[in-house]
Amino acid sequence: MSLLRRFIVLLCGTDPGLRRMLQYWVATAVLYTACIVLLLVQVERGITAPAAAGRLIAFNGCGALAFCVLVRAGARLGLAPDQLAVSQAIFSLVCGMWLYAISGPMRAAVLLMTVVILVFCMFAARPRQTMLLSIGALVCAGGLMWWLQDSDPASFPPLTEAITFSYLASALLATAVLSGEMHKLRSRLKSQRHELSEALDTIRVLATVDDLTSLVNRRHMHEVLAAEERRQASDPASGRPSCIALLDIDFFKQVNDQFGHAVGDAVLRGFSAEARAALRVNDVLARWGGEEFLLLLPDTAPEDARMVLERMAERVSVMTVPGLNGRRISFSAGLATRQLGEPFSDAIQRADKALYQAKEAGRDRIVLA
Ligand SMILES: Nc1nc2c(ncn2[C@@H]2O[C@H](COP(=O)(O)OP(=O)(O)OP(=O)(O)O)[C@@H](O)[C@H]2O)c(=O)[nH]1
Repeated sequence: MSLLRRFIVLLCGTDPGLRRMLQYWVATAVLYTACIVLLLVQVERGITAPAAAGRLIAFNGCGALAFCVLVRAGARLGLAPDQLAVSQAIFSLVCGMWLYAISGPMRAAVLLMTVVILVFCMFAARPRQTMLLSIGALVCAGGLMWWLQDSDPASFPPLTEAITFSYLASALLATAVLSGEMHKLRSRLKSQRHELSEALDTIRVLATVDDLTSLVNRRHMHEVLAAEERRQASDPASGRPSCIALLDIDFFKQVNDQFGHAVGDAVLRGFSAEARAALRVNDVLARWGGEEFLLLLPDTAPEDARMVLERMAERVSVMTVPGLNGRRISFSAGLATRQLGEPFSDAIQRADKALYQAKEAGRDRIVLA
């Protein structure tokens, strides 16, 4: 990891939620900085008293730093993101009101910031919280304007304050309603994303797993074999020959004809479960078609592969399938070794021939190609 990346991880962590909160904090800090610059212009032009501006800048700076620490350590302190967003919004609203009181003739423009603060809440707080914040901001602004026009009517004419308040009320209520709509839109998007990812999981399973037996299907087995070829080609020195076996259940047509298709399906399921239970971790068994199965045994010598198949045959021969009236199930197998660098399709062809020989020789046996 590069030094810069390590520094960013130290600063912002790795959790995407935390990073998003910190991005909001940076956006807020940029807004605070813009307001401070404008306030300094007001001081320079004699609109705002330097002492009053200094106190607000100090309060704002300390608060912004404190929130940066709180956002970074929020998870450890057990603070929920929406709690942090609401606290930050309250702090910003207090700063906004304060700025209003000391901005003289520029004060109406300052109220734009109140709307911006509530727009921020759309992304981090719940609609109910945004609505309560809007109402709280209105009550505080109303109280402040009342107090200002009452204590200094020359600087804060009552009519001007009343009309300014009305504009603010309309803007804040509209913002709160929009916030609710935005929240609904976001919730809908979130649930659609969830549904999409579930659908994608289902498609992935359907594309790789056989419906009846839950084994790897033929399509996916081709991918497994190609991946195995690539793996061995990339490291030929450490590679050992693999084995491929084609398995076919004996007299399966009779099972269907005598006991019905449903029992035949149950035999296929039972066979698959028993066969899989006899495999090792890296072996892959696929349903190759009908009652035929393909087994890949990576890095395996033929004698070890034969042992796996014999273990499988033992398990299958003693399995019980409801409706089969105790009939014993067996399979024939053709086993082939895949030499390093050889395409699997060639080994499968040899295994197929060996399977044919096994059937010809009386079934219920393993023939090595
Ligand atoms: N129940 C059921 N039967 C299937 C399925 N797929 C294929 N079959 C049946 O499997 C039978 C395969 O029969 P055959 O190819 O003649 O083979 P067999 O009777 O096993 O004879 P041998 O292979 O020579 O021992 C056919 O009757 C197919 O209809 C399936 O998904 N479910």
